[in-house]
Amino acid sequence: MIPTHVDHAIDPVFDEHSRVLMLGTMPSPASRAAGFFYGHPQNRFWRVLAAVFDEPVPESIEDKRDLLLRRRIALWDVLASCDIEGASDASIRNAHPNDLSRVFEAADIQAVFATGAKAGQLYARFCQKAYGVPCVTLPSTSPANAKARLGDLVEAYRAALAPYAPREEPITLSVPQVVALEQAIAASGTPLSALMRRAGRALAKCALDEFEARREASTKRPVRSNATGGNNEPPAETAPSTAANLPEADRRALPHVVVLCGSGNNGGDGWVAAEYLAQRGCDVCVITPRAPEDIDAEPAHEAALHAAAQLSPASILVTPAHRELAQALDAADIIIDAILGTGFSGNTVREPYGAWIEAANARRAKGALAVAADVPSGLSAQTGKAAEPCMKADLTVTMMTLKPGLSTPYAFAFCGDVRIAPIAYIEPHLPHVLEEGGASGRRAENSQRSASAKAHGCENANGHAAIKPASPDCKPAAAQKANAEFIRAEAEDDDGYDPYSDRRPEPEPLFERDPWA
Ligand SMILES: NC(=O)C1=CN([C@@H]2O[C@H](COP(=O)(O)OP(=O)(O)OC[C@H]3O[C@@H](n4cnc5c(N)ncnc54)[C@H](OP(=O)(O)O)[C@@H]3O)[C@@H](O)[C@H]2O)[C@@H](O)CC1
Ligand SMILES: [K+]
Repeated sequence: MIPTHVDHAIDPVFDEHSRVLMLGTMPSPASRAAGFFYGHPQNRFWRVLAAVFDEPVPESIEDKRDLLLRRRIALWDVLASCDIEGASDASIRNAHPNDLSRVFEAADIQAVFATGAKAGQLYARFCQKAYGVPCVTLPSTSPANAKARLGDLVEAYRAALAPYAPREEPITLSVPQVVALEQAIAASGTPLSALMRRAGRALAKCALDEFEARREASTKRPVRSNATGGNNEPPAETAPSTAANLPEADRRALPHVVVLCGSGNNGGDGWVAAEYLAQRGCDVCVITPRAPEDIDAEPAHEAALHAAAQLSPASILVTPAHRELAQALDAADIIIDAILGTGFSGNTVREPYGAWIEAANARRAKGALAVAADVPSGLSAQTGKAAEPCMKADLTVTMMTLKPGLSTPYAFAFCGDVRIAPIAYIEPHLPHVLEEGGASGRRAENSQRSASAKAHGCENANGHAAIKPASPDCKPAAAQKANAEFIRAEAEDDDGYDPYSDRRPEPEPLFERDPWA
């Protein structure tokens, strides 16, 4: 092959919060064509980073930039220009380095990692003396490095990056602040439709992971996390499969999922989740009050149309009759509740959603895993007040930040565990959003909340505090006044139940109504 002279033409990714710099040699022809780093579909770089941080594989360049900035990773290459044959690092001649001082002067870079041996050698030759930070060479994620298995790459990258991962306390924003945050993110160039895709994909991934973790715990043996992920390899998201083309044994291993979608944007999260789960080979049924083309809310309308084009028409039930709904739910291993989110208000949930929630709660009581999108339907994300009826979830995947209603006393009976899906790099927007919104979104408040959760061992694998039952000292003073319902609840609750244990708070009717509301 004849060498080509190549000038680096992709902008580095970094900002003042970056803590780690990752460097390759020079973008390959596929990356140059894609206009971003590690653009060859067989290159495992993005799959490895997603697995390291336990999040869905980023789809777009914008998703990739967001992941890097959010995780404090600066990304560039050692070389500004060189002569190279295709993507062969061994053929590099006439090499000239990039001016990395752009990154070192803007950010407090604490570690440099080369994504392959050649990049490490070039850094040592051209850069190490100038910048004074030594470089650790990681195995290449290129398909040319075929001997490195995906699982081994993930381990190596995890060990390298984990010490530098940001460990910030989860933050609570009021619902108006969350809306302001979404708008600020949109104004800075990430459309709401992109946020919704990330939200739905994170929701689906959390639901599948939780299902597999519970199944594994119950069978005490490892279960394949998806149809293509055997040999302890993390799931290969870039190789979607459908249930139809899987061997019988794999089809049996995949959960049947019912996704309940409302007609607002919470429903949009559900449509994206349904599409993701179907791509992963799950049997998916979407319950919706309207056909995708009749959904008015944006970006939910766009998300529903996109998902419906990937799903079989038979898997979409529009305002099903009660019996049809019950039949669909009877088959569900996982129920995704994407009926109502932060837009919900009121003391009662109107039909058909009320009937859907009751049917879903009944199915959950028989063993299905219920996962709520953003907030359980019927629970006020702002006040934590539960309407009649209210969805009871085993896990709530809430987008970007906590909302006040998720941490109120008794909300846990509806939310289950709460996990934050970090779907956007929110730090640059927080000062503005917090300034606008008064005291309800202070990080200090959250430090206390999170410290309490951590003290009880509730921190999840992402370093986020999984919110468990509030401690008794969280009772608002007003609630101390005598109240028959409250006294009965306290008396009946005095049965040795430890709210920080894994035991479910039985009998649940105690928590049907929030006595503080
Ligand atoms: N914005 C974005 O880009 C992003 C948003 N995201 C997601 O969007 C969610 C917020 O979406 P949203 O604002 O559309 O509100 P949402 O929770 O779907 O509720 C509206 C629906 O509720 C209904 N409804 C209300 N009260 C009711 C009652 N009592 N009983 C029955 N129904 C009632 C109301 O019905 P209507 O009044 O129109 O008849 C309407 O249909 C948020 O939680 C997050 O999940 C993320 O993906 C990130 C990107
Ligand atoms: K919901």
